[in-house]
Amino acid sequence: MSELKIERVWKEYGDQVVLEDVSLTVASRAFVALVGPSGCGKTTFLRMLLGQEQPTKGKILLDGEPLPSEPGSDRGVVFQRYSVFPHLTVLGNVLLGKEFSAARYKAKLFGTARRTAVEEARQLIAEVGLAGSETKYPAQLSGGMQQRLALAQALIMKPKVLLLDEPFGALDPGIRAEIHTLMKRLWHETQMTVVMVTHDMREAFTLASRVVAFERRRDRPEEKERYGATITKDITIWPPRLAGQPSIFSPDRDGPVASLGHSRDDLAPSGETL
Ligand SMILES: Nc1ncnc2c1ncn2[C@@H]1O[C@H](COP(=O)(O)OP(=O)(O)OP(=O)(O)O)[C@@H](O)[C@H]1O
Repeated sequence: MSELKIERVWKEYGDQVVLEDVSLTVASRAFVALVGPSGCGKTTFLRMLLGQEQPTKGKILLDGEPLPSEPGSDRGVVFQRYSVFPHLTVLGNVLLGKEFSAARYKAKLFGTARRTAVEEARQLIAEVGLAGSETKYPAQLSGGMQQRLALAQALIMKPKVLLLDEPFGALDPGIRAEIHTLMKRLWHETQMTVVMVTHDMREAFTLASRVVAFERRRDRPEEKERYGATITKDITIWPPRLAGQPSIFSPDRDGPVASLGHSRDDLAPSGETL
């Protein structure tokens, strides 16, 4: 389960109202794309889901419980850039979450625990297409490879919710298409709910099961500070896209069919609705 409930959330910075009265229920395993004009508060909204920002008013619940007031391993995040640590190798970056959760201050694993974590990290590195690059540093990777690494780094903690802030925005179109295929596969094969901010409508409609638009209803210059953005459109993709059920008939639309044969221990039972 990984249902998000956003109840009448407002976010203000001083006198500026950024978001007003936002309510949204995101079903477990949905893939929601957030779109809207620049500056309307999409990243602010995502940072509230991450726990980096608190709502001024309203509530955010994850599986019925108030969201912890700081980022935690139940929520993974990938930004457009700088998600990975430049001084760590590919393997070191992917292992980091495990090391921190085992020993918060030393961030080191030993013995069997380390061997198991290394094995898991290597498997994940291979799943995102980076096998052979384990000892490389991020500066030795292309932009697309760095974003694959950032995904692996977030996924090793098996987050309930994956938050993506324009993760593919800086990539060339060809590389973007490849990483879209990977993203669809990961969504089908894991249990996570995904919330992604994007400026690219095509990307939103390619990947998401639901597209939610934020906008200011009143945008006269003198009103800009006093009124925030809210949800103005909420579109469920039709025919519905369901996590764990890539379409056999149009794999390009819903994810690669090959993934059906894939085995991960967290592979979802099919049939959940969004
Ligand atoms: N920490 C902060 N303190 C004060 N104002 C902030 C803070 N963070 C964001 N804002 C303001 O909130 C508004 C919304 O910013 P946000 O980055 O969430 O928009 P966005 O929709 O993600 O924009 P873009 O699409 O350009 O990335 C902006 O006016 C920004 O200046």
